[in-house]
Amino acid sequence: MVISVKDLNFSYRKRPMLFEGLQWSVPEGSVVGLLGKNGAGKSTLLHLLSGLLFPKSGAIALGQHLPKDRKPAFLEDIFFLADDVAYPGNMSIGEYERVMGAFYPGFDASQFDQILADFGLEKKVKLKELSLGERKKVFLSFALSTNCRFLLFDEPTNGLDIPSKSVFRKVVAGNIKDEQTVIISTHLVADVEKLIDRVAIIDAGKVQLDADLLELSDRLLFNTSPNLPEDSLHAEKYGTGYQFIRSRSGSEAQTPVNLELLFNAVLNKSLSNESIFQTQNSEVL
Ligand SMILES: Nc1ncnc2c1ncn2[C@@H]1O[C@H](COP(=O)(O)OP(=O)(O)OP(=O)(O)O)[C@@H](O)[C@H]1O
Repeated sequence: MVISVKDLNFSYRKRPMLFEGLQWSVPEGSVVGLLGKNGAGKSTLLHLLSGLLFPKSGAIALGQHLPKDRKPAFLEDIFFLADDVAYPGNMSIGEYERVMGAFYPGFDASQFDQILADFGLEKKVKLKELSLGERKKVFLSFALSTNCRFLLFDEPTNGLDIPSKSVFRKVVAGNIKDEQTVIISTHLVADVEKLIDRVAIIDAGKVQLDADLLELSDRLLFNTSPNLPEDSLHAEKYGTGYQFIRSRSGSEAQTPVNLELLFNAVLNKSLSNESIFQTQNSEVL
């Protein structure tokens, strides 16, 4: 596992515990959607992974790096795209590229040009003269062009309009290399649905579900029905009928994971890693 978080405890000063005994591991080369309701701690977890916050106790490792040390070799290997990036407003996009690109050995200037062009942005414009969404596109283009081994994106589609969200999906999918590990936090599941290969859901201080989407499609069936299915693990009213999740038997055709339904099921405590993977085991036995 290229990212491992063990027994993580964290709270902000004079605030109740946010994470208690949080465990998480991420395989190398994954693109993970980190989901959680407002205030669940998605941003905080990304800050901890980047070494911008320190655990009260527990251990975090990204490859051979310990984020809390913030060693130069780690800083070259990670790009954290925060929700609110501090930026030098008087710099043009091109100047920002020259100054900041120097910190990243893998920075690819022609890749940056290409992604900016995909987003329809011109390099001579000053950062302060851009709209919020346009600036987001610049930093996202820059992040992808660093080719860092670890990319952490906090709510990257915040501020993007609908056409830009589809460019975002294409640009991210087209610029991630196999050896890069990407974590994208969001509460807008539709924005990342076709992009991610794993999902992690945090709630109540822990990672409540952490799974590969192919494994989930293998074990669970997502569907709709006019009536409430008796064997559903989770169901919600949907139009005049229901959408539901139930265990999938090996002979049934697989269905795509409905992330929103899965998210609600996990927050409702209808599903967890244990329940999904144990159900399968007991059926096999
Ligand atoms: N600097 C801070 N000092 C004290 N409490 C904080 C600080 N930053 C965040 N919190 C609290 O920690 C909790 C988790 O916040 P965080 O921003 O990590 O959640 P989130 O899952 O990213 O939420 P959102 O989806 O709204 O962005 C919240 O209750 C928040 O109020």
